[in-house]
Amino acid sequence: MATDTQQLTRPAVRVSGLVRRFGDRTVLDSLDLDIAPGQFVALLGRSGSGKSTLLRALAGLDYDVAGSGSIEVPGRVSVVFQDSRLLPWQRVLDNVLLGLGGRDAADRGRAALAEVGLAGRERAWPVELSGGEQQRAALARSLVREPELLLADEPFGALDALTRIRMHGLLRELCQRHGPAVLLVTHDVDEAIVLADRVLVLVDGRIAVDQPIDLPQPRSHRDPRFLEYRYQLLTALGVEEEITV
Ligand SMILES: Nc1ncnc2c1ncn2[C@@H]1O[C@H](COP(=O)(O)OP(=O)(O)OP(=O)(O)O)[C@@H](O)[C@H]1O
Repeated sequence: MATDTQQLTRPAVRVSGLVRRFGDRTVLDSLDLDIAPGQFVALLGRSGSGKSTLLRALAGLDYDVAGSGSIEVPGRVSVVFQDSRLLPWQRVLDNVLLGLGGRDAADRGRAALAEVGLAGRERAWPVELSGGEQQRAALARSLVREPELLLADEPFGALDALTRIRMHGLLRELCQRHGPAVLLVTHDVDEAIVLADRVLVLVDGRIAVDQPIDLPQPRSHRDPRFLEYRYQLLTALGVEEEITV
C-alpha cells in the first residue's frame, strides 16, 4: 500500500538545491521546485531573474548545470520556444514527424496537426504559415511525442493579442486532453492566471511566491478574484506602483 501511495504522489518534476552561476553572478540560488503530474505551472519573474535558465536546465540544454543540486524530470520532455523553430526546408508534417519513429507516425502527425487546427496544411512550407500557425505546428510537434512534461518559454510572446488569447484556449484544451505537466515561462501576469493551476514568482534565484489559482476554467479577467491574484503577483514582481487600472 505504501508503495502505491508513493507512486501516486511522486512528482513529475523535482528540483532540489539547484545552483547556477554565470561568473560571479548567482542566477539560481539553491532553488527547490516540485511539479505534480499533469499540473500546469506558470513561472513569472523580472527580466534577467533566471526563468529561461531554469527552463533550459530542466530541458537538459544546460550542460554546465550538472553537479549543483539535483534535477529529476520524466523520460519524455518536449520544449516550445518563442519562435517555432520549424525547419524551413521541411514541410509542416515532416517537421512534426522529425525524429518520430513507428509505423503509425504519419497518422499521429496528421492527427496532431488536426488537433491544433492545421488540417490540410500538412504539405505547406513553414514560411507559408502565419506566426500563430507556426506556433500551432510547434505545439503539434511537441504533443505528438506525448510528453509527460511540456516546457514552454514565452511561446506566445511574439503573437498579437487576439492570436494570443486563441492560443491560450488551445493550449489549455490540449494540455487537458494529453495531460502533461507544464512549466510555462511568461512575462504576462494575466496569461499566467488564465492558464495555470499554480503561479510561481522567481526572485533572487528562488521561488519566492507559489500561488495556487483557485478559479474555475474558463477564467474571466473581470472576476474580482482574478484582479486580486493579478495585484498580488504584480506586487511580488515589484511593479505594483506601475498599475494604472
Ligand atoms: N550563457 C550565459 N552566460 C552568461 N550569462 C548568462 C547566460 N545565460 C543567462 N545568463 C544571465 O543569467 C541571467 C538570467 O538570464 P535568463 O535568460 O534566465 O533570465 P530570464 O528571467 O529568462 O529573462 P527574460 O525574462 O529577460 O527572458 C541574466 O542576467 C543573463 O544575462
